[in-house]
Amino acid sequence: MSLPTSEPVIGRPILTAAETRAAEEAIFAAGTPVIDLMEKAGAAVAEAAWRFAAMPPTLILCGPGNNGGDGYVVARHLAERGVHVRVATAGEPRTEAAKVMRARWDGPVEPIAGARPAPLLIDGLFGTGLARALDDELVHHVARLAVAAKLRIAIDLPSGVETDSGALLSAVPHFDLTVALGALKPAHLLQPAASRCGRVAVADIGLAAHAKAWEVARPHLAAPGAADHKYTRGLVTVIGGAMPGASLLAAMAAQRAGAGYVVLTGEGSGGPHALVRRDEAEALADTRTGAVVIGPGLGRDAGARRRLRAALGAGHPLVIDADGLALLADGGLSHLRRLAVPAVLTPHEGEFRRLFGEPAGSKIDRARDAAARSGAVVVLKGADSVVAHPDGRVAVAAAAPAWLASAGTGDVLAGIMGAMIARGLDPFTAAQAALWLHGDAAERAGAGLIADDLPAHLAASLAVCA
Ligand SMILES: NC(=O)C1=CN([C@@H]2O[C@H](COP(=O)(O)OP(=O)(O)OC[C@H]3O[C@@H](n4cnc5c(N)ncnc54)[C@H](OP(=O)(O)O)[C@@H]3O)[C@@H](O)[C@H]2O)[C@H](O)CC1
Ligand SMILES: [K+]
Repeated sequence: MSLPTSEPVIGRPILTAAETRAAEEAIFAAGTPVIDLMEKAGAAVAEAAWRFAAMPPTLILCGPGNNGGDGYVVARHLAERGVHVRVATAGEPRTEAAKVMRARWDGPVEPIAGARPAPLLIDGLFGTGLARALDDELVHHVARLAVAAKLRIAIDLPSGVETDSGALLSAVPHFDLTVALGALKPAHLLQPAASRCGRVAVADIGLAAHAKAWEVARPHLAAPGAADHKYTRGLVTVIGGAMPGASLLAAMAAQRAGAGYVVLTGEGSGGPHALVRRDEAEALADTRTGAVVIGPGLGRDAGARRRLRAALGAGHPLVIDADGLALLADGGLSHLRRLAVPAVLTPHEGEFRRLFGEPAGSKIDRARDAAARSGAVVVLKGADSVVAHPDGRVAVAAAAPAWLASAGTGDVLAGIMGAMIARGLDPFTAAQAALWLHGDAAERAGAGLIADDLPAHLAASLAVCA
């Protein structure tokens, strides 16, 4: 029994530096020369800049690689449109394609050290080929020119961010727009790099992407139809425990996220009259249950352990959060894996480390590793939440409002996730839909939000998903 749902919405693909190079190679192997691709890339950036900024006098920084090559193409296109353009370099072009583009630019070129600022700064120093931190002098000049500019645009990536991890290898100014070439890269979504990108536009230059990671997209969630009843909309059971407020928040979020029947177990009172209070054993025995949410406010005492064991043994799909994760860290992961029930684990960084240690690699790699090890969908939360499926698929959510960093918002997320699973979405799709709704509700709640505000905004968020 579940709501009719359409196909999961797949977001924009995310390619690592190596995957981007492989996609480029495929284009070259099919007969397109590098310079043609670079012409396309540069023209796309020039077009985006033209639309974004009312094209004041512009300074374009060109590095030695193909990112610099793109910069020379942008310079030519903008100059042809009558923009006053100067180019400042950090090193002569080294790649063949960049040398060709340098030769096609007949305007002024100056060393970056002596360059005067301009109202628009375009960064074509380094992209996916950045191999190490920029040297101090270069960092100084980029910062000097960025501070003095009114608008800053990065070609492919802000120089200094590591493509695959989103780390800053050296200080990176805040850009207003980043034009990602061919596809998003992890650094466009992972922090801290994502916070330096500003708005991110993807320029289609014909890359055929075989992605294993995607951006979380707005889900399609059909509204209930005439044939639906409360159980087809989904029955969610939230297990209460030591701190009833947290489980109540999760339960109210599940209700407002569209579940037709929400049960809350444990002690405590209050909440909407439509919330059904039931004994835990009776609730877990209900075969109509679509999802069990356990962890928010559960506590970590003997009673909490017993409740977690009962929930794991009930055979319903699970969302395990907060204290549920803390208890699972104590030898419970292998038990969960053996059970083979659909499960979503929603750790923040601290909970993640207790559960999975410190796997190497980017946030995407770590979440992927954890999902493979646990056999569960893992949502590694933060300003850049990553959802990983045990089969290796990953989705990354665009930065949600920083106001979400407050007590109880995770409980709300877990409740929404329960509702998404109970309405019939598979756990990987459900986790993405919940992240999207949570972020959208937070946008609507605005500055100073508290977790209690979020459920009330879900109606408007759901309305744009129907
Ligand atoms: N996605 C696409 O299909 C297209 C992308 N294009 C653009 O190409 C760049 C990637 O170009 P690539 O030449 O591989 O790399 P970069 O331009 O980013 O930089 C490489 C050069 O920079 C030197 N380097 C690296 N780090 C530093 C540093 N910290 N300080 C100084 N120099 C550095 C590196 O030299 P090495 O010393 O490391 O050997 C290279 O010389 C991509 O981002 C897009 O903008 C294409 O235009 C076409 C389509
Ligand atoms: K750049």
